[in-house]
Amino acid sequence: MSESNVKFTRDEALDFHSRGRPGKIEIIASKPMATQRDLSLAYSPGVAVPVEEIAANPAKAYELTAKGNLVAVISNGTAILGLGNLGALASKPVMEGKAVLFKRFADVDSIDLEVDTTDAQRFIEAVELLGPSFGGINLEDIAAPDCFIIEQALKERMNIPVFHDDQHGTAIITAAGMINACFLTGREFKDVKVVVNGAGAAAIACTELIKAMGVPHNNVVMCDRKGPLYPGRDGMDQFKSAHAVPTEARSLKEALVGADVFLGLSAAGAVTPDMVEAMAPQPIIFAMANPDPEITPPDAKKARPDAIVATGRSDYPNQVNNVLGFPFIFRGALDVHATGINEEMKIAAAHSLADLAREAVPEEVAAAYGGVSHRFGPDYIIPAPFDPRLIEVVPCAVAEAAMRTGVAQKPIADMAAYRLTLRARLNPTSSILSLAFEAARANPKRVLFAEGEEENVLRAAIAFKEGGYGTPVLVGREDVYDKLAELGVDDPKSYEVLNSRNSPLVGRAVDYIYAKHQRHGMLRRAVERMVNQDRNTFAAAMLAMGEGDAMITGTTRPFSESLRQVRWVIDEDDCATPFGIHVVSARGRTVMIADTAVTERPTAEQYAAIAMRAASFARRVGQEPRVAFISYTTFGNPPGRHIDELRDAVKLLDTLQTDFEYEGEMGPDVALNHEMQAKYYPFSRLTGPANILVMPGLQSANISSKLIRALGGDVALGPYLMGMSLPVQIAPMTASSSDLVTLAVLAGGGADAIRQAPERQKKA
Ligand SMILES: NC(=O)C1=CN([C@@H]2O[C@H](COP(=O)(O)OP(=O)(O)OC[C@H]3O[C@@H](n4cnc5c(N)ncnc54)[C@H](OP(=O)(O)O)[C@@H]3O)[C@@H](O)[C@H]2O)C=CC1
Ligand SMILES: CC(=O)C(=O)O
Ligand SMILES: [Mg+2]
Repeated sequence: MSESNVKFTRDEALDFHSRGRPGKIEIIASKPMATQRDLSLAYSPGVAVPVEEIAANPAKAYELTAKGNLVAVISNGTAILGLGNLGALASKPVMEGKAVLFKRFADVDSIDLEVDTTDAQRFIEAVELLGPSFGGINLEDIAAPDCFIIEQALKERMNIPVFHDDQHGTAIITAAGMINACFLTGREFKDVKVVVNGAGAAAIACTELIKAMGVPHNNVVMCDRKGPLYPGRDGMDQFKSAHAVPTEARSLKEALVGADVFLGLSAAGAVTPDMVEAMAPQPIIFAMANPDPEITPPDAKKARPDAIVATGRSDYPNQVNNVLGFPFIFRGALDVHATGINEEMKIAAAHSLADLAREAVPEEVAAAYGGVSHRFGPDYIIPAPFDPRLIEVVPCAVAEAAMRTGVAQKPIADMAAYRLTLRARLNPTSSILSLAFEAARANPKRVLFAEGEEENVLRAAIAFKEGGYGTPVLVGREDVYDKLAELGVDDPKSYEVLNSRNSPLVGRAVDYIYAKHQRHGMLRRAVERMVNQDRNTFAAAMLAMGEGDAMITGTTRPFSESLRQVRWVIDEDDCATPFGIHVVSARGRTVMIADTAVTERPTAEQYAAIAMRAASFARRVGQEPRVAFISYTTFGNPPGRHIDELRDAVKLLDTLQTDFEYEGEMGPDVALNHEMQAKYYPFSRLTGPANILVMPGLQSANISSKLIRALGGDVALGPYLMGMSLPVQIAPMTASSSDLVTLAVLAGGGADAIRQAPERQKKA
């Protein structure tokens, strides 16, 4: 692996893949399988009914099975990334990876299939026979020229979209990037001189698409390992010959002299700095070989500071990688039951991506990249994969193009409504975590680990540091260094340790706390004792004094005790009592539940403040907040006690300038079911199912989140503490070191969120 800003070892990559359940994929039932009746319906005899329906009307398979949302990622492993032909089995990690990216970015269910043959005809037959199972086929990492033959044959034989992603996905993203790079450098497609290195699947498809979009045939010089393709050259098959153009150049180096654009779809290191030096002013250099590019951005920029440089990797600016395309393109195609993915759909996708990059970057994307200038320009010509707008924009463009060109079997009547359903597909849990981790890498923070002598805390601190998420500051005694060494750290002294027995900061910590409590009956000696003996007190004082950006604790004592100690030193935010959010998911739905941690029975003001802060948290992670105040009563039915505070919270929010939806009181069944709201409570102001459930008290909030986990749901996060004036996170005592890393990352990110929170101005 080349040097970049994301570092991991081979062991870490292997551990990631082998940890827990090996691999990256599992299958989860979407229907209950609990009772005899469930089994009778799901399997024999109930299953016979949909069988007969589908036999009579094959289109029913889309209604009665998973087919319509299921894409197979199929490879024979003959061109795995830029690693070459390593065989079907070795391609499985990449194919599993694509399958999970389908799910992560566009909620497309996907399964990898590795077909063990290099015989194109056998491969075609194997895939063709699988057609009934899937809504689409994503061919992957199949080398040219077989990939062209295979894709063409399968398109002719199958009535579902067949899409070789290395060809068309790459071409779409490349075209989008090129549109914007040309725009920024004042070029037009009809004038640019392009050199393409590589004459395989990706290179040929990219070339064909940019030609279809206006680059003249003779302006593109394509090179393979032997150099430029020109008429009469030996070693060209029909696919290469189609792109042979008259040229004097006999090497890549010669071809690049004066070229405007370089498209690298070949292999690592194929381009040297002196080659790009000879390119035209403001050259456009897309070095897209994976995992390592033809030339690294630092080398390219050193040789040509005026260049716009892109790679296929996520750890440099301008990631031109098909991950930006395939999930969203298939989403749009599946949703209209497209029979195929045609040129118009590809071009629409490319334009939608190019246009999106020119729009203002949303807060959560900016946060994911350190809050720094993600503004359209040479280092941002294409949206980042974490951009939550992609799921709305690209599928709509693709679906519309499919309808326009007559390949949509199920046209969408209401595009605005469709757009709303798209956003709801994004799983907030993964958004929260991926955004937070990206943000931490881009903007590393100093995080105080208050329990720096505990083994799992030390493991977390090591992972935090090595992951590049920030600097752990360990609060503990001298033997912390020995413990770090025992855990395999080569240079324990590179870790910062704050010892409350001998740190020169102790005096200031005592002054700080004493000043706060001296008029509340506290003696200085008592404060000294607390600072010396209690790590939460000392760590919180360090945080308050700016020795760290955030703090994490919680593994050695109950949540409430840790919180009490922290609150003794750190103030609450001026507009809220602290509260906890759990992010829970079950059956593909994710909701945030609050307050799961602090106040047993909030007042109306506290409920309103919880709703406002939870809404801002949801926005921060890319979700449009819809808050429901939950009760056993729905709008007064049945009548009961303890609902006045909830009603008053709604009334209070009505008097404030809020910018999110809220409603209540209502039962969770109503809150989570928008059809029910519309049918029985048409006056409800929620425009969709609630995604933030403000519970009627700590008990119900805490019990619900635990119950969801106990019943097989997933508690991805929680309690996430909000409402403190400084970022403190208190882990559950059962937290693993991975949980602690996540919380530390979130705590660090919380530092920026607290500083920027717009609702700090609006007091509830
Ligand atoms: N960023 C992205 O989204 C994507 C990037 N890629 C990358 O593109 C590359 C090619 O993939 P793909 O098209 O699927 O593979 P193919 O096997 O179909 O094609 C590989 C092509 O690269 C050429 N090549 C290899 N080494 C060199 C070199 N040193 N100089 C010139 N040409 C060379 C081969 O030349 P010859 O014909 O002479 O053998 C061949 O034409 C890979 O690195 C892959 O990771 C692919 C898809 C998406
Ligand atoms: C990104 C991709 O598909 C490849 O490198 O093959
Ligand atoms: Mg690929």
